[in-house]
Amino acid sequence: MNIGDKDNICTKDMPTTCSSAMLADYWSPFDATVVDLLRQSGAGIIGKANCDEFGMGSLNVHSIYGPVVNPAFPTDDIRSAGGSSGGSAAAVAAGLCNAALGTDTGGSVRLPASYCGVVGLKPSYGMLSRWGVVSFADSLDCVGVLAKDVDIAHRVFNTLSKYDGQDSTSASPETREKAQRACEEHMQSWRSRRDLAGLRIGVPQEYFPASLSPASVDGVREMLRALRERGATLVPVSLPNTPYALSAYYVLASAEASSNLARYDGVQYGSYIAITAMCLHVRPTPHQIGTPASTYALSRTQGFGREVKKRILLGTYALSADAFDNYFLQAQRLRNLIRQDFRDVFLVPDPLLLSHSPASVDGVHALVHPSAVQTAPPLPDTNVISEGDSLGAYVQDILTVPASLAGLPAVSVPARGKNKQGPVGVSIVGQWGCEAMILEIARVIEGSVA
Ligand SMILES: NC(=O)C[C@H](N)C(=O)O
Repeated sequence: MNIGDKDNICTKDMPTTCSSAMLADYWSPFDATVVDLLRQSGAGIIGKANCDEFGMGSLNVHSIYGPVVNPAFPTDDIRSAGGSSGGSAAAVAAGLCNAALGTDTGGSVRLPASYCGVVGLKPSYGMLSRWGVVSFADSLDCVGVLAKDVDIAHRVFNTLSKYDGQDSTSASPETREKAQRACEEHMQSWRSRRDLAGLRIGVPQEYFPASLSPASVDGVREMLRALRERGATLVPVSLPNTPYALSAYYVLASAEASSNLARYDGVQYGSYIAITAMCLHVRPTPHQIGTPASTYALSRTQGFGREVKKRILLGTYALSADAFDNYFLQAQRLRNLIRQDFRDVFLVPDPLLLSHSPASVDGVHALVHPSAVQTAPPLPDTNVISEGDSLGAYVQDILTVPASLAGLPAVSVPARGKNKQGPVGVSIVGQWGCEAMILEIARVIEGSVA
């Protein structure tokens, strides 16, 4: 199988630049565990895919290589491929590969999948190894899979879903087993039949904001109809803390990014000379080299792009003594409430808790909601990205960040309807470790709408 690799997942035979001037000349001495597992399975890594710098962005416009154009649209209608794994989604949509690796911190696999009309799986947090994946926000980062169809996504996931002792956040074999048992027990009620009778699907009311485009509403409606026709029971549910998820995400992700990216000083990490030569087209003068502090300042000023620098500043502030209680701690509290919202509606118990009484009989096996509030927007002019564009980009993640904060698996599947606005994705979210369940539902939906 031919597989593309996002440019923040290390390969020893190709550069890993994170689409950043800071790592423009970086070649890893080793393969990431996920790349290694793919190669061992006989897959060929066909190349590295463009992305937003260090995974920060929703439109794949923040990259030293320029933006990614969405191949699902005609050439006279230039649209964003979504971000940050836009290159991976576009490569699959354009038929360059059967699948591609991406990373998803707050929606970076599901959003581009939705915009480009491909399948995008963000596994449970800790399910796929992150050894050799360049860190953005460690408590949220997941390796994900973009694929032509659900079956390929599932096969790639099965190849990669292994405990890795080199990654301290990799879920233990015991936790995996516990989750698998709970999930299979619940699937038995409906999987043995050809239809989905017995499956309870939650439709969360908070995932239908006023800003939802008519195309997205139609896409979800179509999927829900397909599920009902197959015998599933649709249950309206509420996840009341959803409206706070986006703010909590951007505080936490930026705080972790500011800490993670502190290592790029142009001396130990990141190449000062390469950055200077690339950006200024000159060799640095002895004066520029100056003190260690001026070396760090020059490297970081020139090596990072605008969006990354913005997040470092925001995150550093959120972690400062003045702001810590009001921003960082509050965001952590919200994250706990958001996690609890999901626990309250799922029938499958949370395997990460020692004891957890799952939702009563009116709970649900999985949730279905639109992946994005709109279809792929026109590509903004990267030379004149305004603050408004930047906030607009953050809002693209509004429906994907809750599952990220809760560490839950979610898969975005294309809804039918080659409408003029382009592809629409619909997401299925399950309890931690229930990838098999959400992929099984996705397969049925895919079959129904094909
Ligand atoms: N990395 C991600 O999941 C993308 C998210 N839009 C962000 O900029 O943080």
